Amino acid sequence: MKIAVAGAGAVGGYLGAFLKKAGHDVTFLARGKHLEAMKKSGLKVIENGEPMTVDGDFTDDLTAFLDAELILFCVKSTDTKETAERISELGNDHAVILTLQNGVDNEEVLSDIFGQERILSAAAYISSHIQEPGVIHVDGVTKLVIGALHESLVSFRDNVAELFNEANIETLTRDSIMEAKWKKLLWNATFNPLAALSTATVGEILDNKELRETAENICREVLLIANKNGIPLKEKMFTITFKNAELARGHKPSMLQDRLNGKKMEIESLSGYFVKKGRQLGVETPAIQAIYSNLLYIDS
Ligand SMILES: NC(=O)C1=CN([C@@H]2O[C@H](COP(=O)(O)OP(=O)(O)OC[C@H]3O[C@@H](n4cnc5c(N)ncnc54)[C@H](OP(=O)(O)O)[C@@H]3O)[C@@H](O)[C@H]2O)C=CC1
Ligand SMILES: CC(C)(CO)C(=O)C(=O)O
Repeated sequence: MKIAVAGAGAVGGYLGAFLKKAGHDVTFLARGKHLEAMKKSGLKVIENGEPMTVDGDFTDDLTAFLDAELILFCVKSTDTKETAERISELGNDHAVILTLQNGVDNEEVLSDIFGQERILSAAAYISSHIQEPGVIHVDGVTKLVIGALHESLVSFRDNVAELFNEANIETLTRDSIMEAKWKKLLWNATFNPLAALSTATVGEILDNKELRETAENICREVLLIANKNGIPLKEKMFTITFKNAELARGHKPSMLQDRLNGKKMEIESLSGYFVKKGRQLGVETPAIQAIYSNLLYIDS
């Protein structure tokens, strides 16, 4: 399949490399030093200590996306609208867009720009980061859960899942993809903003009485909002979220990594979204609101 990766960073570069290795025609969109390094020496992925390097079309020119059949949409949510609008202006009306981003708001933006019937979405259980320009470091076990926003895309969804499985990326499909995305978001909304603000790792949050209490309060607020918003997340998701956190004690959530690297943080998708939803739905969000306002201040 002809695949283009919009944002060949930690997630897009990693997945694109495996698809390229499996024999697909992959174009990688990147910029700056990361792009320069890939153009010079290829894209290196080190997964659990195992290195591999792939060649490919590395570019900052979006016209390379003109004949893509599948676009892996992997920019940070702060870049979603601008990147999507630029892709849309190309006039490639047949490509399907698969968002692998955290949060549940990117789907709304992408649907507005491309139409729901062209959007697949995935909950991406991946722990990766750009170790240095041209090099992506991946830890642990990767899993994707993919779904279609529109039923006309279900058979394409299945093809895409097969394509990832054949490329050794474990991939499941779900009919209720937004429920799967909310389940992952529950974890991200609980730990990413709090870690970014406090600079604590997941384990440090769990071990600190006050931070843990704040994380629990955030998790409860997100659960309430999900249910009021028609996403039936059961009470046991609270326990599961903290159990999963125990398995990721050493992890610095991506939002903390962004702060430490001086990059834009996904504050709106992982925090502000709930403040706004809470207001719409009549759910109080004091814990989220406090973290959100602090992050906005830091960001400014
Ligand atoms: N990293 C992880 O472990 C996980 C991340 N996610 C989610 O996946 C999404 C992507 O995250 P991640 O891969 O970590 O982010 P990265 O910053 O590593 O990757 C995004 C890449 O896209 C590039 N980019 C953005 N816009 C453009 C453009 N217009 N032209 C060229 N290049 C562009 C960025 O360049 P630049 O750096 O210059 O902006 C960057 O290299 C986020 O929503 C994140 O929350 C989900 C699961 C796990
Ligand atoms: C926890 C993790 C790595 C899960 O994929 C993540 O989504 C993040 O750090 O933002």
